[in-house]
Amino acid sequence: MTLLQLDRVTVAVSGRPVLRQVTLDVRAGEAVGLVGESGSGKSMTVKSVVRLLPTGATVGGTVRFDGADVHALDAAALRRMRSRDVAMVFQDPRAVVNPVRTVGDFLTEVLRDQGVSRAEATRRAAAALSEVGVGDAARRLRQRPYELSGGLLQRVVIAAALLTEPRLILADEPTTALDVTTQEEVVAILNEQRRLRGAALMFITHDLELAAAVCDRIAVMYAGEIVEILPAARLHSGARHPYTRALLDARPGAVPPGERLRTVPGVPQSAYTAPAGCVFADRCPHAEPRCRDERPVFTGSAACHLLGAL
Ligand SMILES: Nc1ncnc2c1ncn2[C@@H]1O[C@H](COP(=O)(O)OP(=O)(O)OP(=O)(O)O)[C@@H](O)[C@H]1O
Repeated sequence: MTLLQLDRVTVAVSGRPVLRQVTLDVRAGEAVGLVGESGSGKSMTVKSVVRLLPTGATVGGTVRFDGADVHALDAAALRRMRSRDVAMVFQDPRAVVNPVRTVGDFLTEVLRDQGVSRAEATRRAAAALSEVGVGDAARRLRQRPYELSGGLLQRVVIAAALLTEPRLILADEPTTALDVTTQEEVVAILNEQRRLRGAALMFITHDLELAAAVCDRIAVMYAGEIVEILPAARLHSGARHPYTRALLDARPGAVPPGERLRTVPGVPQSAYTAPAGCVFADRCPHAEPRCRDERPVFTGSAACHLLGAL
């Protein structure tokens, strides 16, 4: 069953395009990774799902969640969707958790808003902390954010995200602010717990290997467009778009030890500066004249004029 459906979603901020015709489906319980260089539109895509776009943004196309047109929801329905059906986990937990209130207040707030009693909300909050691997829950609930490490606090945010039993979790680089070993643990817990609950996941990351480990499918974004969508298991063998291949070549793991790391040649474009034809044409080693002039249609799994020829 399709849970989320983005159909030719276009976003412009102050008249400048930032997303161009983004089409993507997420099935119930499915994990979809969004990868691509900085500024490619990953966060904007996720924000368009919950209408958290910057002031002055204009939106085209449709976003449907469980069949309902998100951009046509009234304020009450939008609030319900954001507080129950969709949960968000962002990069920096300290930007999300109120620094002067206790962890317990933070965790029980949404449940209390839904009419759950204080005792029951506290019991569920403690259980959620245990599920994400936070021991001594009773003490943690009384603590304030500054008393917890970044990794522990991000687990608290994940516990909060799971508490309302959402059907979709939007995770925007949830571990970038953490050290490497903590990153792996936190992503593993997020993924394990959301799978247990059957929640779908949109997972933004710069780390292709991590995306492949966590997700069922991967959508590759460049300059405000999705240029390729492929099953995570086929990320290496099945990548067909020159940009996906360039990203794979630029992974630290793709370079033998001692050799210089590779980058994707050229300068990243934004949707605003990209050529009229293929957004990647200026950096593509295979580009032909028509690539600069004619926009490739997304066919099968990728948008590229040269797929058959490469
Ligand atoms: N508040 C904003 N107002 C105007 N433009 C914005 C705003 N936020 C982002 N943009 C622009 O939208 C485009 C897409 O940004 P977005 O944050 O979605 O990229 P991203 O792929 O998530 O990047 P990163 O990996 O750095 O988070 C960029 O060109 C960016 O400059």
